[in-house]
Amino acid sequence: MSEPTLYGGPATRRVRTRDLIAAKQRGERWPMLTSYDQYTAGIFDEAGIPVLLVGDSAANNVFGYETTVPVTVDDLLPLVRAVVRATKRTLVVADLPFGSYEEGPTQALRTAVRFMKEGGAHAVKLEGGRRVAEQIAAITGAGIPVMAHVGFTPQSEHAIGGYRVQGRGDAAEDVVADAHAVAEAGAFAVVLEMVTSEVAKRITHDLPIPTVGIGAGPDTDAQVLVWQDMAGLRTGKGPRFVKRYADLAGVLTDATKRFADEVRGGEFPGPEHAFH
Ligand SMILES: Nc1nc(=O)c2c([nH]1)NC[C@@H]1CN(c3ccc(C(=O)N[C@@H](CCC(=O)O)C(=O)O)cc3)CN21
Ligand SMILES: CC(C)C(=O)C(=O)O
Ligand SMILES: [Mg+2]
Repeated sequence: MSEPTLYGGPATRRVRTRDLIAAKQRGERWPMLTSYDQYTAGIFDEAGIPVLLVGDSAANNVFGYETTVPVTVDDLLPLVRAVVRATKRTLVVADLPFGSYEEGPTQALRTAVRFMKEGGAHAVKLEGGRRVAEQIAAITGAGIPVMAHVGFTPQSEHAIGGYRVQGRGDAAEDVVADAHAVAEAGAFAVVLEMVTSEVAKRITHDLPIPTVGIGAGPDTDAQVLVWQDMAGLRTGKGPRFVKRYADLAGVLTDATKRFADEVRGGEFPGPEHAFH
């Protein structure tokens, strides 16, 4: 039997981190999305998304905060549980929120263990390169797969000074060094956020582990988007790296207006919606 692809095949078992490494070796690209709830997780699982991220971007896209800074482990754990329960074959990655791993390897491992034990996650993700190599080593050393995240790291937005492309000019070597450091520390994949296409291509070529791009050009092994950006549920001007594949905000607005009109006009509920 030929090697199964990551998506399009029958839902026989969950995707594992080794499947993602194997996909890179055969040059197979894969899509990743965020998910924070049961219904979207089920749809993405059925549609063949091999990896879902319960992102700390829930801060912006579920809880309505301006940045990812305020969201907590206790906020995210129930979302992770919902996404795991709703999926059959997707590998579910839990994002470690700001403040839950920076103190050092002990704190990082304690938080990762909570997401595995209480959340049922299959892997965790954290932001940073060389500065969190010890944390990555401690977590992977305990048998928990880690996805790393370098380039623009939203949790450090205040230090970085806004949403800025990373790795231009001399800064390229910093991003490259971070990517190498997380791979050496044991990460099974690395998100490259808002780095130049040239730097992303070089890192993807250099590293044995898959790279997951967001605003990192066409040459990474995988691509991730926040699902509300991908499906057009979020309105307003988004980051330039977003492509909208639907107008969910428009669909939901129309449905809501029709419901409201029918209630006001006495058309809903009809006889078929009532009990006698
Ligand atoms: N809905 C959503 N999508 C995301 O991609 C996302 C979140 N939320 N929350 C957490 C972080 C924050 N991210 C962001 C947010 C904004 C820009 C942005 O506004 N970028 C502009 C300006 C760039 C500039 O000023 O140089 C762009 O044009 O890309 C980028 C990444 C990525 N993540
Ligand atoms: C966009 C991805 C990579 C992320 O970290 C998040 O959604 O929290
Ligand atoms: Mg995140």
